Amino acid sequence: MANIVWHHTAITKEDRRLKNGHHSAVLWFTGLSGSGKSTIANAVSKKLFELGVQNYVLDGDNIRHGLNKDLGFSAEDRTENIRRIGEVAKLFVDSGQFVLTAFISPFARDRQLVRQLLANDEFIEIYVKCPLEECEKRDPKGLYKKALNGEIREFTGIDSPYEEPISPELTIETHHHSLEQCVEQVIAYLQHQQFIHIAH
Ligand SMILES: Nc1ncnc2c1ncn2[C@@H]1O[C@H](COP(=O)(O)OS(=O)(=O)O)[C@@H](OP(=O)(O)O)[C@H]1O
Ligand SMILES: Nc1ncnc2c1ncn2[C@@H]1O[C@H](COP(=O)(O)OP(=O)(O)O)[C@@H](O)[C@H]1O
Repeated sequence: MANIVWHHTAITKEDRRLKNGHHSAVLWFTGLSGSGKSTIANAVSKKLFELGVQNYVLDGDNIRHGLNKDLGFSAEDRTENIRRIGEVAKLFVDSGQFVLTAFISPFARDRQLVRQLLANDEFIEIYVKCPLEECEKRDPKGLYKKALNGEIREFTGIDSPYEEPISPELTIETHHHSLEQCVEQVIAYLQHQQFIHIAH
């Protein structure tokens, strides 16, 4: 970028991690609408909070009310949505926290671009897997009904594609496991990677 020089900060990411006593990374939840991204991200966030782990949730619906309120659901807008979220998520990682993102993020290339913004151990892709028929049955916001009636266009899974992750760090099957089991799967992963430490 012309005439703009990167300013180095007085306090580094490592300083912040050391003070917090844990790693920092993005927990990138991806999946169909109604698969369980928000529910799991918020439950994991609560659990981490209780464990004293600094974290914050970025949720599709909320971000689209503010930062990304100029964006719709065309392929181009979804790409720009994810690009901005990726940059924001990186700032949270720099601040020494875990950031939990709950966006459909249907395109593999967009998720890959976010992964490339971060170090290897800073991007944890979590595929929240649930069959489309089950998501349609849950329909927590009544959006599938509208999409199937033709009231909403370009709805993911109906008339807009979802590209499944090929090698995510974690796959969570929400039609087979309870919310508690799904949360435990994420926490166990973080512990196993030694990203967080739980005193017993
Ligand atoms: N056309 C269309 N397709 C998909 N989703 C739609 C659409 N219109 C509105 N919604 C609602 O917006 C939420 C998805 O926003 P995201 O920012 O996660 O989408 S994306 O990652 O840019 O594809 C999504 O939220 P979740 O159900 O939490 O996934 C929907 O509630
Ligand atoms: N194991 C599970 N994990 C998460 N959500 C589940 C699970 N089983 C059933 N559900 C239900 O599925 C719905 C998921 O909705 P939501 O979290 O808003 O999905 P998304 O953010 O992916 O659109 C909720 O009504 C939730 O209660």
